[in-house]
This record gives sequence, C-alpha cells and structure tokens, in this order.
Amino acid sequence: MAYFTKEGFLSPFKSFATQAVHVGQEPEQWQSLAVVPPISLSTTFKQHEPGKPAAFEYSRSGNPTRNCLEKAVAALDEAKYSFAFASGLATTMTIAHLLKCGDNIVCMNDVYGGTNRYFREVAQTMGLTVSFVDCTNLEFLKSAIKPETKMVWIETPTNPMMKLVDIKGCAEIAHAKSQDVIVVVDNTFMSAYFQRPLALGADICMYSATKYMNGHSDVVMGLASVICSDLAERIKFLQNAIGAVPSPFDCYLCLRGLKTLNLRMEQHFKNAMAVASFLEASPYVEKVIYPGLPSHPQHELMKRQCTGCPGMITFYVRGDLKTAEAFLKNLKVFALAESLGGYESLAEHPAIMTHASVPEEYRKVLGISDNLIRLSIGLEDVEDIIKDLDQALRSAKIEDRK
Ligand SMILES: Cc1ncc(COP(=O)(O)O)c(C=O)c1O
Ligand SMILES: N[C@@H](CCSC[C@H](N)C(=O)O)C(=O)O
Repeated sequence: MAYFTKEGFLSPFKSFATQAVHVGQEPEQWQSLAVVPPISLSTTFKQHEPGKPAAFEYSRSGNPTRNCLEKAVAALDEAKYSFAFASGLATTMTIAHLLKCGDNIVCMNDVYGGTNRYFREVAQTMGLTVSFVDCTNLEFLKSAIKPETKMVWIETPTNPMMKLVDIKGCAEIAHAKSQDVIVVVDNTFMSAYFQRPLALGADICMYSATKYMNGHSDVVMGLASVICSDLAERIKFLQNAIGAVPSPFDCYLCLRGLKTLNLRMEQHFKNAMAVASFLEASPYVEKVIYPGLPSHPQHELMKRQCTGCPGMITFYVRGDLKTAEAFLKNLKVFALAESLGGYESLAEHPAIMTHASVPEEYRKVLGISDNLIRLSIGLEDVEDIIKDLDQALRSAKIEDRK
C-alpha cells in the first residue's frame, strides 16, 4: 500500500476552516443573535415604502439563508461573489445564458454526461454552438478557439475519466485570444478545499454542490463564484430572471455541510489513496485511474494546482460487462448508485448509468467502456471499504490473468 503523503501538493488554503465556520454567519446580523443562521422561509419581505425594500424583497431575488451560504462560498473560493442555484445543471444553464445566439463554447470533451447532454441537446438547439475538445492538450484548445468563441468550459478532474486540465494554461490561452472569453471551471470533483480555479485565472468556478460541497447526499444544488463585479451583476440578474434558485432549507443544509468540508476532504483523500493502491495491486483490476497515484500521467499537474485529491477513483475491471455487473451487484458496503462526494461509498457503471446520455461512439473515444467502474470513496473505515472491494472482485469470478 502506497504511503500516504501530501508532499508536493499545494499548501492548504489559509484560514479555510475558520472561514467555513464563520463567514456570512455573524450572529450580529440577526436581532436574535442566533449563532446558527435561521432557515428563513418567508417568500416575501415587508417594505416600508413602495419600491424601496430593505435588504430583501422576494425570496427568489434574495433570501437571508441563501445570502449566508453565498457569502461563505465566496470566501472559500477566494471570490468576491457567489450565487446558489437549484442544481448543478441549473447553474450550467444560467451560465450558458451569459451568451447569445451564434456564440461558441469550447468544452472539454470528457465532462459529466449531463453537461454533455445539456450542451449538445439543449444549448445547441437554442442557437449556441459547442465544440468538444481535448483540453488536456493546450495546443488543441488554442486551435479550437475561434472568433465566435465566448466561453471555455472545463472540468478537472473530469467525470469519469479523471483527466486533468491545466487551469492556468487554459485561462492564459483563452484570455490571450480575447479578454471576453469566459473561462468556466466545473470544480465539483475537487470542492473549494482542494482547488481554487479563480486564483489560477478562471472567470467562473462552478459546482454541483450536490456532491462534496454539501457532502451528505441530501441536497441537490449548484454554486457559481466570481471575482469580476460586472460578471457578478450579470449572473445575479440571470439568477433572478431565470429563477432556478435553491430552497432556504437546502441552503441551510449546504452551509452546515461546508463546516466539515476540510475534514471530510482530508479523509476522502486518505481513504481513496489506500483504496487506489489496493486496486492497483489487485490481479482482478486492469488499470486504476487516480491522480493521487504516481502512475497517473498527470500526477505532477495534480500536485501543482491542487492541495489534495478527492475520493473519486475510476478503474477497469479485468473482464467484460458481465464481470463489471457481477462486481457491482456483489458490493455490500458500497451502494450501487449515481452521484458522488457524500460520506457514504458509492459505486457505479458510467456507460450504463451516469454517462448513458453520451453517444456510444463518443464514449468509446473517451474510454468509457463496459468494464469501466467509478467509485466514490466515502468516510467509512478504510479496512471495511477495501474488504468489500476485495470480496466483490473475488466473487465476480474474474479470471486471474496476472
Ligand atoms: C462534474 C459534475 N458537474 C455537474 C453535475 C450536475 O449537477 P446536478 O446533478 O447537481 O445538477 C454533475 C452531476 O450531476 C457532475 O458530476
Ligand atoms: N453527476 C452525478 C449524477 C449522475 S446522472 C443523473 C441522471 N441519471 C441524469 O442522467 O441526469 C454523477 O456523476 O454521478
């Protein structure tokens, strides 16, 4: 088993835990001096004079509980502003509305299946064009950007192939072409604790907060953070004008989840590192893709732009679809389920589940084959996680060809 070390990674972001606990949550903002931000359910707020609201007027436009969450996330992303949405995809849709008919998006070719589906089947029918490009190679990105390109959309690490994209390199190339190109990083797999895209030159850092940011698999939500006040104005306008906002209760839960983000991510990393090492040594496994392992082709980039690695591991089981299915059905500690980033370990089959919406020929090119498995390593005792994987691999009756 590889020795766990964070050597070579970026140092943790200063005062992260303190900010997660306190920013946006000052008791003095409430008449009650509540230490825990109240869940503010009122849809509307009394005005003293027509058209002159105090801090809030209508809950879609702004809500006290959401406000606390947005302030906390802005601090954790080293941003100036953050905006919460009803889901990760609602965030993607709202961001896409920054563009107009005829504009082009250059999108990393390996992204979450739903992002791929949204760009191909929704945004394109509304008049945007989308070019899917392997942005791991910055030369490909450079040649893909054309005069109509107004947005570059990357995910790093990618879902599910765990490819890394050099955020700083991408931002430099995109902005050198034109300062108007908006560079968006989907930071879902990393969370604010392990990666700060805005500090590396991105314009928007977005999340499916359904995953690590909330971390308890009980909220569907999205977030977008920015530094530029002009961009913030435009997103705030769209947040209200489109209206895909989260409920105050979900904002409360996510804010609560953020308080343990640093602790959870550290443990996800430790557990995943042990699991990845176990899988790499297993005769039943063809190949493990985990950026924390020196065997990952972009391990050095991971250390250069991140403070650690999340609990996401992708691997090829030695065998075929039947083997993969048998393995997944035999798991006991892991739940066979879509999603990721919660405290519980999940396993899934990308080709049949999370990335079924990606056309088959495309999946082939990306390497999303029938024997590909994606794991979200949770916070259970790592010995139990490994024992479970071991028994499931063995009982899948895989021929040992090593
Ligand atoms: C990387 C990534 N981005 C975006 C999304 C979309 O988020 P949501 O399910 O919250 O709409 C997901 C998962 O669904 C995801 O894995
Ligand atoms: N981002 C999650 C969600 C998975 S897919 C959800 C649903 N089946 C859909 O197609 O929209 C993940 O990667 O697990």
